[in-house]
Amino acid sequence: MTCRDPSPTQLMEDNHINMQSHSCDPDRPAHPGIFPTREAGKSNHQLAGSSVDFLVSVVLPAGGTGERTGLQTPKQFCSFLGRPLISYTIQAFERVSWIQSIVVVVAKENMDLMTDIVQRFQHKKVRAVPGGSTRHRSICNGVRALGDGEEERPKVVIIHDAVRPFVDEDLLYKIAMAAEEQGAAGAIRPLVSTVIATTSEGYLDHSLERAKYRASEMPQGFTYDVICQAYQKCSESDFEFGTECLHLALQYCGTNAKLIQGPPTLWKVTYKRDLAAAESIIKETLSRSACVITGGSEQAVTLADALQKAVGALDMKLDVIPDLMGENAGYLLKEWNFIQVSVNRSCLSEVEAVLTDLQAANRAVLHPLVVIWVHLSGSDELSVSGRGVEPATIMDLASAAKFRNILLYGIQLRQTKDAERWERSVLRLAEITSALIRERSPALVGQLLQA
Ligand SMILES: Nc1ccn([C@@H]2O[C@H](COP(=O)(O)OP(=O)(O)OP(=O)(O)O)[C@@H](O)[C@H]2O)c(=O)n1
Ligand SMILES: O=C(CO)[C@H](O)[C@H](O)COP(=O)(O)O
Repeated sequence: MTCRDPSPTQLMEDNHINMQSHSCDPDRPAHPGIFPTREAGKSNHQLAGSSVDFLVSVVLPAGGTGERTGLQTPKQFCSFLGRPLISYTIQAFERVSWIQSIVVVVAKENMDLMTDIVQRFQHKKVRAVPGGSTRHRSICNGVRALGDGEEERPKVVIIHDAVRPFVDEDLLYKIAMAAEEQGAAGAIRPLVSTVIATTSEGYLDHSLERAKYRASEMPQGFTYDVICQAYQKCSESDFEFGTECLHLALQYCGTNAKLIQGPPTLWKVTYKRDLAAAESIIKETLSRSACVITGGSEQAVTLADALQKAVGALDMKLDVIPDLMGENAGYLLKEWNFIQVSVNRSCLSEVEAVLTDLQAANRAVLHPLVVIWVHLSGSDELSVSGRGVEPATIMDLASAAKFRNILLYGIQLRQTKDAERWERSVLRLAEITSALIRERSPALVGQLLQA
């Protein structure tokens, strides 16, 4: 185990992950815990026509060192778009209205870091408690803490590894309901490889019939009484070497867990490559849509419509609106990406107004927002740079916005009556726009690109 005592900022920053392209899994949740947080609720919450009328709390074990990643920073504190993995997992639970509280179990030396994360990302339902030397010891500490607090004891406890950030409400609901009814429930996945037993000399002893077995994943749910009893009765050997809470419930409480097949996105971040895959999923989820603001001008609307068609082919959805007033102000709360089209205007006042609105809406706490200023200049203008915006002006504006976690980029294109040229420009605009939104590169912030 690596010994470390880094500062919170070091932990958040010393693990920049080099992104390459990763294949996208079609079976992903709509949003990996990136919705705005709802207020904590207690009971009888509606979900898809059903209700949870008992108290549910969550334990997120996050006390490990992540040795298998080979990194200094424990994987739960590795940063994605400036935010640690643990915060994504917390948010996946926090946004579920029928979950009353979340206990995050962290190693003693990371308690300050965890407090810092809770404050910085404005988590509301969370409390941190110190972990133990093994995963079972950490989970046990978390479960005990649920009985210590001032809040009412939950009927059901959901346990979920802090390093599995992509869990959706539908599965949590199924696990909670089955746990309440059955005493224990857990998510499973089909095995991807056959499991074999080896002899002590390293030869094949026997192999298991793959179709009969499943991989046990998380989340798992238990009634509070079952999980407490399981940890009270289990042996030192279970605490030291055990890897399966469902097994403890069966062995020490006679409770047969109900098993529920979950989506492939339940996978656990274990190796370094899993961190890159997680970042890719997060970025992909944030770049599915954008909102184009036209200012109502006819040329801007024509360009926005053409852009809409072109990015549609690149698998991105665009909504076109004249401004962010009235009902359209709702976009400030739901969208992560904004494209402001300015026609024949060599000043940045329109995009400045968008930045001001976004700042007022306080949307960039969890993720960086992308704002792209598209400057459509007249065909008679000899040189865009000659009469257009000074590169330094947009760079200054972008630098100020970056402090507020808003990434501002600029793209210029020129109107032309040559249909073929125009089509090529729009296509380039679509490609640049989509690349900027997908990559969210801090290095390109403030650049004025040409389409
Ligand atoms: N003493 C421990 C060990 C693990 N965990 C948590 O249990 C989850 C799943 O464990 P694993 O993937 O094995 O994490 P690590 O133990 O950190 O990884 P490694 O085995 O590679 O060191 C992680 O969220 C981890 O932080 C914990 O709370 N306390
Ligand atoms: O899947 C699980 C439980 O069924 C756990 O996530 C898994 O056992 C964790 O094990 P390890 O800490 O060794 O990776």
